[in-house]
Amino acid sequence: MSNEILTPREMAEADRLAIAAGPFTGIQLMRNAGAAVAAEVLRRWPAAIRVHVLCGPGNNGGDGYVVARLLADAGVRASVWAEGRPKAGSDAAQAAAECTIEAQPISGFMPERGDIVIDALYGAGLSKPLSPNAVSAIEKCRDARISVVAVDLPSGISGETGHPVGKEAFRAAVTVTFARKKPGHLLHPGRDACGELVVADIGIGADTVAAIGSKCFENGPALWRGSFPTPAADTHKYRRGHVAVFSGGAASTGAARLSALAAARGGAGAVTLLSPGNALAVNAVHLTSVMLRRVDDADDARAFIADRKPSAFVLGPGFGVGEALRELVFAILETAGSETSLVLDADGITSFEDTPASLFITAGVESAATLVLTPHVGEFARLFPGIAGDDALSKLDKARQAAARLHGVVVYKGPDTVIASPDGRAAINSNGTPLLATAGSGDVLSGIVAALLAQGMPAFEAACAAVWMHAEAARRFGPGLIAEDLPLALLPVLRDLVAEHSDGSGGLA
Ligand SMILES: NC(=O)C1=CN([C@@H]2O[C@H](COP(=O)(O)OP(=O)(O)OC[C@H]3O[C@@H](n4cnc5c(N)ncnc54)[C@H](OP(=O)(O)O)[C@@H]3O)[C@@H](O)[C@H]2O)[C@@H](O)CC1
Ligand SMILES: Nc1ncnc2c1ncn2[C@@H]1O[C@H](COP(=O)(O)OP(=O)(O)O)[C@@H](O)[C@H]1O
Ligand SMILES: [K+]
Repeated sequence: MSNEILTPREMAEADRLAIAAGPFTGIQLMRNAGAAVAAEVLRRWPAAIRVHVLCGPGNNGGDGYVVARLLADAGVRASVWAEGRPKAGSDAAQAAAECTIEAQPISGFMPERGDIVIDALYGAGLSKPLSPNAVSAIEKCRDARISVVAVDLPSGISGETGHPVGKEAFRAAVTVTFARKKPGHLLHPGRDACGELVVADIGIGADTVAAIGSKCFENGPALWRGSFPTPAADTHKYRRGHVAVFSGGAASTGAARLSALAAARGGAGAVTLLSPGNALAVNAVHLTSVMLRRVDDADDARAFIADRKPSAFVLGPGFGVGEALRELVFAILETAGSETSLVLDADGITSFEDTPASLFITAGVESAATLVLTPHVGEFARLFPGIAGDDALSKLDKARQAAARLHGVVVYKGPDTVIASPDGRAAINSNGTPLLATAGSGDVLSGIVAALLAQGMPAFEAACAAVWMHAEAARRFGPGLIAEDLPLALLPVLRDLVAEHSDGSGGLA
């Protein structure tokens, strides 16, 4: 697999292992890295006349010296502006020695419109806010609207968290990183700062990366295609999975219906909307293939579970916050059985704001139904205030810690949704689109997750697949999308996934 995400520390370890295993030495890996960046520059700007290379004191700067040398060899007017000098005897010092362009102090750097700038100041080793000279270089690039190519990472951005380490960071048109993506390339605001992201192979093999044992992945079909459900020829509707969605009261039923419809489009064989008596009529008017049953309280829910044995539940969208919801959660977790799953969303999350431990303890019981929580940033902070408020943690770390505490899968939503499992695995989603920022789209997501769970997909994979399909559907539908469109917009996405599953062509990335 090439979808592993490595933290900067893991990447440094991969560098070390690769150098130990050979055939490349450190300076050769650095030359490969610099060559990849230079090739990208020449491919994109074949007529580039003047390129400024900003070189820091570490290996990132080392890559920069290689780029400058190769561009000059290709006939480009390349100049080098250095902040600090590489340590004597280091690979970067050797790269600098091989570059015959005289390095000038970065304070004199003054780009002009049309120039290209290579940012090789700091990458994985960024350890403090950028110096005033580096900040001034950023401002000069911004003022002259320079196209910046970042080496490994835009300087100023943490590869671990995607946050700026100080106040300023470069904004690149293109970032060329090496071997594998880092969290900071996919987590905001790092993702925006990177511009287009290119991952270059510099000779660090898949075996070396595998030896690192990263449990973090970029989300995509490669991660879950092996467990994506397809109906067997002799299946029947209940064997395909039965999803039950709880509706709110008469004035707030739409969210649950959106979720129910998404569960049906997501492949559940049967979907039942569980409605309080006061909303039965309004729900009945709007439902056709989705079944309807009256459920007013936890006793009714237990009777429904005993009677119909649904395989997955959605609780929270439009339901209303409070004790009634909490009682339903306990009824499901305690009586539906460990083969079933509960997707807890929206009000389902907020209802535990004052008593999160009661949810965590109940979810941790071995016989409990599997729990998948789908918070947006506000809901996340309500349930996990300590984790949410720890600015040193990345979104990835936050989701992982929350999943461990919850004993369930956490889908921490947003433009860079992170899916985390209590077993430590995590995925960062990268096909999100702001078109999804429309009321009700989260309700649709919870229905898709439930559909995949009901069809027997393991919880982490189901959550990852649902997040990817949801975003893919929105992208393919395009502008004008509202939540009602999403269930139908899943069709082309599903068609491709199923075709790929049956012919094994691996057509989707
Ligand atoms: N290893 C390999 O084989 C390969 C590695 N590769 C390349 O190596 C890069 C990682 O290199 P790296 O570890 O040397 O870190 P790098 O980002 O250059 O910075 C470290 C230096 O900067 C300094 N410093 C940090 N922040 C600062 C600040 N704000 N202001 C001022 N100074 C600051 C820091 O000082 P210190 O923290 O020690 O005080 C230290 O001196 C990686 O991104 C990739 O491009 C590729 O060539 C492929 C092969
Ligand atoms: N800017 C964005 N880019 C990508 N995805 C987004 C963006 N804003 C929201 N989303 C996605 O849209 C969905 C919104 O869910 P949620 O906030 O629960 O909305 P609602 O409660 O209205 O259904 C989530 O899947 C979230 O990841
Ligand atoms: K950089």
